[in-house]
Order: sequence, then structure tokens, then C-alpha cells
Amino acid sequence: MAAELSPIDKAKFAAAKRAVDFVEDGMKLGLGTGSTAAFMVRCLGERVRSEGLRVQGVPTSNRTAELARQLGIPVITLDEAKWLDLTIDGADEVDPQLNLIKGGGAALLQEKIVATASERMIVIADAAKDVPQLGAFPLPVEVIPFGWQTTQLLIGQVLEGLDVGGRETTLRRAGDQPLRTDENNYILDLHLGRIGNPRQLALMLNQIPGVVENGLFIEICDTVIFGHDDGRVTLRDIAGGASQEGRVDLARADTIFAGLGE
Ligand SMILES: O=C(CO)[C@H](O)[C@H](O)COP(=O)(O)O
Repeated sequence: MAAELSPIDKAKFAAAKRAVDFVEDGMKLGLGTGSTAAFMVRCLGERVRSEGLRVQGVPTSNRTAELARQLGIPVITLDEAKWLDLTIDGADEVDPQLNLIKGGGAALLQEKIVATASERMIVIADAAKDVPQLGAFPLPVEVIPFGWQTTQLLIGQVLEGLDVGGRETTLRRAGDQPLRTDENNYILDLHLGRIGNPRQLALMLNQIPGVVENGLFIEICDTVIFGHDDGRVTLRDIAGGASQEGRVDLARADTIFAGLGE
């Protein structure tokens, strides 16, 4: 018998399952990266297999591409698709304006390109990622390896003039080596604590030579779906109005998805 999903995985699954209801036949989809997005890709694979749903997916990482292919979801490149109907992706933090911190899984560059090329972005997350202000989660910034320590100093200088809670930056590692992104770059994590003005910070970071992209997604997300461990989901739309509540049946989740999160 399959082991039961942990409460956090149930919450991620609930959000992922609900998001896949928005997928329609013939859509070109952006497929996000991370453990919540992996649940979404599995739920999508289920619909492709059981309903014969025809979709094409543009993965935001090599990991997601591999998973999608394993599940029989047709994979195309963004250059082939050019424009997408919908991207579904996870996030590390979501603020009340639906601005995001992303990049905990080091895929922020492709994730931002894909989400920006989409008619609609739906973010899926467990409810703990719903925050009043961004910044407790370290902000990932993708940088070119050449001269990265100079880039780090320049980032520190930019932060001095801004409304943030802290200024420490660390190079992300994989074992004893710097972590390499799918584009072969490095990630600097900015431990800010609090980001007073996310839009200003995002713009200023991207002006620094050596910075490729930052993990602040400003006005890119249209809808967020927060999952809870009892199967409840809360939908919030950028268009405003009250949040909608719903419920996802977790009964099959334990059987099909136990142990399959990233
Ligand atoms: O931005 C991301 C990867 O770059 C992920 O979407 C984000 O880190 C959330 O991951 P998880 O669903 O595993 O919590």
C-alpha cells in the first residue's frame, strides 16, 4: 500500500490538481519547476493519458522536461511555441499584489521568460507561501560566472540605497562547487528579510552588469492557487474581488502520488 502523503505534499497536490482544471484541449503550456510544479506535471500527465487531452508543453528546466517526457506530455521549445496560452508554476513567496519570489529551484531565468511569454500565469503553492511582504525567503539572482565576486559587490552597493531589511548575499553551492543553473550560470541568494519596494529592487538589480535575471516576478502572475492539507484550495486573481474557495479530492492523491514529489 502506498505511504500517505505528508501534510505539505497534500497542500501542494491540492493546488496543483486544481490548476490543471484550467488546461483546455489544444493549449500550449509553460510547465514550471519545483516540487509543486512536479505534482502539476503529474496531474497533467494523468489527464493526457486518461482523457486524451492534447497539449504541448514548454518546460522551464531540464528536470521538468524529463518528467514531462516520461509522462507522455509532448514537449516543444519556446522558439517553436513562440507564445503560450497558460503557464503553471510554483513560487517561494506570494504577496497580496501577486508579486512573487521565485528561483528556490534555480530555474528563475527560464521560468521568467516562459511566464512572460504566456497569456496567463497561474501560481500554485502551499498556503504557507502567502506572505504580507516579500523578503523572508532569500531572493535568488542569476549571475554570469565571470567576475561574479565583483557582481556581488555591486549588488551590495545597490542594496545600500534601498529599503530592505538585510544585505547579506551568498553564493549557492551544490556540494563544494558553485551550483550551476541550466544556463550554466551561478545563483547569488540575497538575504534581505524584507523588501520594501520589490519593483524598484527588480529594476535596479537587472541594471548591474553580470546580473542575468532576478527572482522577483512583478505583475506577471495573474492567479494564485493556495492549497491546504485538508484539500481546500483558495484562488486569488489579480483582477481583484473576493478570493474563491474550493476543494480537491485527496483520496486518489495518496495512491497515485505518494513519494513522487521532487
Ligand atoms: O521557483 C522555483 C524554481 O526555480 C520553484 O517554483 C519554487 O522554488 C517553489 O518550489 P517548490 O514548489 O518546490 O516549493
